[in-house]
Amino acid sequence: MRSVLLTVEGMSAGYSGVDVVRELDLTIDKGEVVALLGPNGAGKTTTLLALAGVLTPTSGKVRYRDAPLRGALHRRARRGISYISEQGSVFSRLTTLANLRLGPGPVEDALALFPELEPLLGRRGGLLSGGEQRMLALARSLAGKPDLLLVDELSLGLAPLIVTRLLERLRAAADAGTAVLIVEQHASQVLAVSDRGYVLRRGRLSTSGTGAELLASPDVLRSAYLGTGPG
Ligand SMILES: Nc1ncnc2c1ncn2[C@@H]1O[C@H](COP(=O)(O)OP(=O)(O)OP(=O)(O)O)[C@@H](O)[C@H]1O
Repeated sequence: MRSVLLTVEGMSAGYSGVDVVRELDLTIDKGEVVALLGPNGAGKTTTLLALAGVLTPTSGKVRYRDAPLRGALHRRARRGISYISEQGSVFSRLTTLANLRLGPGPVEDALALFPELEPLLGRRGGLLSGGEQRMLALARSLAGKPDLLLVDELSLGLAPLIVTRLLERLRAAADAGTAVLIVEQHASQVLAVSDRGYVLRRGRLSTSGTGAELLASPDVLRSAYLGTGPG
C-alpha cells in the first residue's frame, strides 16, 4: 500500500521577494527514489533548499508525515530529513573519520556502505577527490538511516562508474526504507534507478511520470537537459 511521506502543494519559493519556483505540487512515498530534473536555472536547487529548511517558501503547503514541515535544517534533521548540498557537505579541514563521527549514525555503518573510505580515514576532507567527497557525504548521511534524503547534483563532475556506484547505494537505501529526492543533470542515469520523476521548467512543473515513462520520452529528456521540447 502507498505510504505518502512528503506532500508539497502549491509551493512557491525564491530570493529577495522574487519567486523562482512557482506553485509546485509533488509527493514522495516512503522508500521511493524521485528525480527532480530540468535545465539550468529551472529551480531544482531552490526547491531542495525550501524543503530542507534553508529557504522559507513564500506560499503553499508542505506536509511531512501528516504534519506541517517547518523550521530550520537542524530541526528537520531531528525529524529524519537529511540534506546533501551541491557543494558537498564535507568539512574540508576535518579528516574523513572526523567527518563521519559528526554524522547521525555509527561510523562502522558508514564504512560498511562505502568500504572505499577505510584507507582514507586519516585524510582531510578537502584533499579527497570529488567522487570520494560525495561518497563521504552519502555514507555519513545514510548511516543515520534518514527517512527522507534530499540530494543535490550527486554526479557533478564525476566519472560515470562512480556515479553508478553512488546511485546503486541510493537505490539500496530506498529499498531499505529511505525516501530520496534527487536533483540531477545526468537524467538518464538517475531515471534508471528512480521510481518517478518530475521535470521543472522556468520554476514550474512541466512533466512528471514514472522513471520508465520519462526515460522512454526523448522530448522529456531534451526538455530536462536543454529546456526545449514540450511543456
Ligand atoms: N541566491 C540567489 N539569489 C538570487 N537568485 C538566485 C539565487 N540562487 C539562484 N537564483 C536564481 O534562481 C533561479 C533558479 O535557480 P536554481 O539554482 O534553483 O536552479 P537549478 O534548476 O538548480 O539550476 P542548475 O541546474 O543550474 O543548478 C535561477 O534563475 C537562479 O539564477
